[in-house]
Amino acid sequence: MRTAYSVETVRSAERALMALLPEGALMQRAAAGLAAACADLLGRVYGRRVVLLVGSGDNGGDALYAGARLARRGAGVTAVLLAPGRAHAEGLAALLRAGGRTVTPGDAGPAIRRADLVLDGIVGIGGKGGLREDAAALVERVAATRAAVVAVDLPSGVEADTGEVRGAAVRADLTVTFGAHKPALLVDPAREYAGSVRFVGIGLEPPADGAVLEALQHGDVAALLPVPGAESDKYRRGVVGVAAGSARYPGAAVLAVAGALRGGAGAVRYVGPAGPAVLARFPETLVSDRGPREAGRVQAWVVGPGAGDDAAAVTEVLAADVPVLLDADGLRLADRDAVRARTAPTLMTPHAGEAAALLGVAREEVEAARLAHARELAARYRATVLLKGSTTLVADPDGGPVRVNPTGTPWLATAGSGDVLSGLAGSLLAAGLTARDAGSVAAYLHGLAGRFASDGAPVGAHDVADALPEVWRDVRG
Ligand SMILES: NC(=O)C1=CN([C@@H]2O[C@H](COP(=O)(O)OP(=O)(O)OC[C@H]3O[C@@H](n4cnc5c(N)ncnc54)[C@H](OP(=O)(O)O)[C@@H]3O)[C@@H](O)[C@H]2O)[C@@H](O)CC1
Ligand SMILES: Nc1ncnc2c1ncn2[C@@H]1O[C@H](COP(=O)(O)OP(=O)(O)O)[C@@H](O)[C@H]1O
Ligand SMILES: [K+]
Repeated sequence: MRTAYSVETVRSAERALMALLPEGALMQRAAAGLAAACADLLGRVYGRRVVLLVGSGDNGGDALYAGARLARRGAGVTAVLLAPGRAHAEGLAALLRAGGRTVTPGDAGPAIRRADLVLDGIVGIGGKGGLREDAAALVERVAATRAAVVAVDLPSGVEADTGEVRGAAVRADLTVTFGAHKPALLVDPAREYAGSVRFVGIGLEPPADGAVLEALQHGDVAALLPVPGAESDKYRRGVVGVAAGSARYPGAAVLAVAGALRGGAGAVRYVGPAGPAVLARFPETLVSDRGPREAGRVQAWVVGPGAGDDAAAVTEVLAADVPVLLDADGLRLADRDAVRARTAPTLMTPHAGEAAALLGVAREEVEAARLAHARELAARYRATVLLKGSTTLVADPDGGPVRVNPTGTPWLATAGSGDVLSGLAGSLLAAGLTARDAGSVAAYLHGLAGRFASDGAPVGAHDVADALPEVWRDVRG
């Protein structure tokens, strides 16, 4: 499991460690890792032109010490000092001893234009609010160069704890982060600004239960997958009910069933008007022409994909004492008090537009602050919320670490792929996973299926479903 920590938690772990080490030791560890990452990126250090953007805090100190290391290996290093009188004094002295030079932001243009590598040490976890004007102007200049950009700890201008980006921010090719991941490195929009992320361990030990974010990895998912044992039969593996599709959108039913058949439940029961279309594609489906209440027992329901205005189906499903996944039209049709009153788990799977409608805010606001809105929606509905998008999040209503999915690909942004996800997650619910595990395991498998199916080319949602068995085999190793 990869975990990310708040600035507050990182700071207190830093204080605890610093008390045990000689002054400056942590910064040296950070700078050594940073310089090594820069050297790897450059390939050859000797003769390269490196520009350091240096703010007045320790983030600038890291950049200065790393710059000194690169200068000692023959790079031409220029430090742009945003606050010349307040730059990290020992770091600056080290750079100058190594042969580096300094310029003011006003004189930095030529050096930035010619640079092979720019190191962003403007601010790290100490950044407050949007970047100040002088820093923002420098960031704009860097955006116009072809130099590789390495962010120190975090891209300057992103909000470390939330992943929000409210103004100018550095767009890095690589972010070298120290001691602990911060939420901004895992949640969009900030994650995109970070580029690839390299972790440098400096001995920090944040408390195991103090994470604000978790990202599952292969081993975690493998351990959660419902694999049948010798004693299993189809009912013990779980039956998932799918109430989806309409005369207008029969395909949504087919795709939700396609996902459900690959999620580990022993059987899929379909209710709704698209029975013939579902059976034509998946003859193994148990199709009922009654409503959910009379369709027979299931261990979890999926309701909503392509369902149009079938409010009765949503009401009946919400009254069932089994886990329920609400998607698409089901989200719109669900009565909030009915969801809040449920005792069995509820998993809601909105995209940003649907979450915005439920919260009464603009879609852009949800996209700009994904973490806050996923948590807010979970609290308002007392339900687990899976907020879809480039970095899918799964938030539980009682707080705790939010799961962030690391496997997504923009190729998944194709009509119907959300229907596959809902069937898949519903099937995992029926197999007995908690809402948070079912949502995050489904997002993980679905993201990988998008990658496997696409391999760099456009895919349809059915291709994503078809790739799921291969993804299971890959994850189970
Ligand atoms: N955690 C660890 O274990 C380790 C942490 N390490 C490193 O320390 C970093 C944290 O250093 P930090 O605490 O000195 O804060 P930092 O990020 O440099 O920012 C503060 C400076 O930025 C300025 N400033 C603030 N807001 C601004 C804005 N909007 N726009 C412009 N400027 C703004 C603010 O200015 P002031 O308000 O004082 O005028 C102040 O000077 C951390 O990210 C990592 O790189 C490693 O060395 C070793 C181990
Ligand atoms: N930019 C993106 N990067 C990664 N995944 C994405 C991106 N955009 C959408 N997705 C994923 O694609 C799926 C789309 O689902 P949804 O919006 O419900 O579409 P539909 O209703 O057509 O099925 C979701 O799993 C979502 O997380
Ligand atoms: K930075």
